[in-house]
Amino acid sequence: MTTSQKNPAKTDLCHQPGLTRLEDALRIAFNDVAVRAPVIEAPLSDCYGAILRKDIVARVDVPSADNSAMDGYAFCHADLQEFVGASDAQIIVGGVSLAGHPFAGEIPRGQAIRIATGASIPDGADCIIIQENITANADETLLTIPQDVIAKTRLHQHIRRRGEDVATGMVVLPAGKRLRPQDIAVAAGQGYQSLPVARPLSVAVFSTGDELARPGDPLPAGGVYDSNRFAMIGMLRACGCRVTDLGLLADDFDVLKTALKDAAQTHDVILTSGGVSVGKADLLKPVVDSLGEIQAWKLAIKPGKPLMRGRIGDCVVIGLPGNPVSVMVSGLLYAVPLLLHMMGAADQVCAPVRLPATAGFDFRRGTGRREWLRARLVEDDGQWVARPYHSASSGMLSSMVWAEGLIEIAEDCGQVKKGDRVLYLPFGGLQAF
Ligand SMILES: Nc1nc2c(c(=O)[nH]1)N[C@H]1C(S)=C(S)[C@@H](COP(=O)(O)OP(=O)(O)OC[C@H]3O[C@@H](n4cnc5c(N)ncnc54)[C@H](O)[C@@H]3O)O[C@H]1N2
Ligand code: MOO
Repeated sequence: MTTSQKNPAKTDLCHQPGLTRLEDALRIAFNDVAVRAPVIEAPLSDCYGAILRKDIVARVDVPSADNSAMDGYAFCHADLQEFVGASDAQIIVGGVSLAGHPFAGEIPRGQAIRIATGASIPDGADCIIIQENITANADETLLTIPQDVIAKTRLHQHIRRRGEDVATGMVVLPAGKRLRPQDIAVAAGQGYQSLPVARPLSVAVFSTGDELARPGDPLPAGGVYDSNRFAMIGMLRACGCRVTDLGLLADDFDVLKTALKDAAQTHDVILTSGGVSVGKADLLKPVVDSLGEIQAWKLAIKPGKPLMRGRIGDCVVIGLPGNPVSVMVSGLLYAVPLLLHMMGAADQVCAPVRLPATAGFDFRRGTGRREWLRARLVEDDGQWVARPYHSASSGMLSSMVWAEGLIEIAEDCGQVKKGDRVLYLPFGGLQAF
């Protein structure tokens, strides 16, 4: 019995019988498919976009000592109060503290220390006045400070306290995070030279379909250039996988069987486009069935319904439907989250960003599948309004070029009216752009 049979999809009035809801399909897939990618220790410069696999604990306080947030002069706040009076204060400069060259010793009583941004606060000093609010003589040995500036100076003003950014021992980066420039920077700020990340998954990619031609080859009458492979390769690279491009395969059982069998031996995942529906030439399912097992087929999603998942030995096979928009939408919302999961990403990293927006359109449809319309968000009279492309056809790749995100329509929603609240998924929140 396969796991998908052990975990039958819920059937309710909100989606079509025989089709699995996206959440259920992903939950089942996350259960079926273990975290796969081994942990490697990679130099920081190779970690952008990688999945962190262990908590990273702070080794040092940041800042490592109290330091100045501004260029100016350091004072002892209590000493400054002694200059409160009728006329401007005259205060001697008793030394200098620069970043990397701290003032040695304690601030002399009643005096100031010239201080640069990032320089350590001298012992006994506890506030900074910025240089713009002070007049210094030519050789910067004597300061004139207006009374109103003294009156306004607060204890600890412009002082960054030791450990206020990062305190030793705290988790600065949790395991499961997808590493962005700021994450790598914080690790560098802790003195780490390398991080424990997931080894990129190796993914073999190919397109199927006798009507397809390679870009660069002549296009036969009624033919179609293979665009899906390039969408898949781009999404895979953007989510941190290592891709083997196996090109185009004919709609032929033996050709497909040989190619899948070989690829399964040397890859973590095989990602394909086309040949997963119910037509005569839709051979991917029988081929995977003959080499391993089919674990999922048909989701309650539009576009992308005939998506298939199976396995050949330890290799996960994801068959995306051939329509060019279906390849991208089901790739972004099912394949990419599963691949990130296999590299150890936390569940919230795998989930798309969903933003509330105002519908700028009227729409009617049959219920049962969750649907995504290619869309843009525009600001209109102070509101973020989501506008869909003029066609919902899953064959029109130009809609993906026009769009900057997707409008999500829930399974049970049969009508959207202008002004309704809808969910908008910006492409930037889908982990594969
Ligand atoms: N009787 C039914 N027919 C179809 C159903 C169904 O449930 N019952 N589902 C439809 C849906 S939804 C989709 S999506 C497609 C998916 O079918 P396949 O995965 O088998 O895809 P193909 O038939 O091979 O191709 C569909 C379409 O996309 C074009 N294509 C395919 N590969 C590429 C490529 N690499 N680059 C560019 N374009 C590609 C292909 O020429 C077809 O036009 O099935 C529906 N049918
Ligand atoms: O689900 Mo198909 O992917 O609607 O075109």
